[in-house]
Amino acid sequence: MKRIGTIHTPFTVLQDMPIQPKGAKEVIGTIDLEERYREGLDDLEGFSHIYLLYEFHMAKRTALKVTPFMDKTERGVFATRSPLRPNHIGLSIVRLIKIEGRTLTIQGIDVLDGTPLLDIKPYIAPFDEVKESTSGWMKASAEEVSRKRSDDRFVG
Ligand SMILES: C[S@@+](CC[C@H](N)C(=O)[O-])C[C@H]1O[C@@H](n2cnc3c(N)ncnc32)[C@H](O)[C@@H]1O
Repeated sequence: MKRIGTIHTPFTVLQDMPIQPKGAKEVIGTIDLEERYREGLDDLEGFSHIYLLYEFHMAKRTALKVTPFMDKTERGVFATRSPLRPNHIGLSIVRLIKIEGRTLTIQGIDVLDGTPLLDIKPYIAPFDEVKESTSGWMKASAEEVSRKRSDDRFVG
């Protein structure tokens, strides 16, 4: 696995930032794709949303049980979006605003400035949309998630 680019956002510390794209609706960021991957952006324009896979590069440890931001109970890490997973891989669906050369402007990004990007995939509703789903322990409303800000529980 290697970095294909870098995600730039207004967030310079891990605390007090959005915990999901829902809480970062108005947040504009950019992706600086490495030049050698530029041709891979061909045909991406026209997709309103993209998946970003990235490395939680400031996560310094793994924990198999974590207390998620939206809960007070410890949960298995694979039942959460915590950064402390064995491979420190994060996932966000963001709006694609424009592509200029190897720079992508995106909206709704919930990661720290300087986060290493591992992959980009188009969001394709006919493939990806799930009409009926359940969310296990996660009972918070979209509104509660969008208001929640991170703290230092996963730092260090
Ligand atoms: C709960 S995770 C969810 C991220 C992503 N939407 C997901 O579901 O994989 C978001 C939190 O991870 C932390 N975070 C963001 N960028 C990070 C990075 N580069 N390294 C370590 N932690 C990061 C911040 O505390 C942020 O609030």
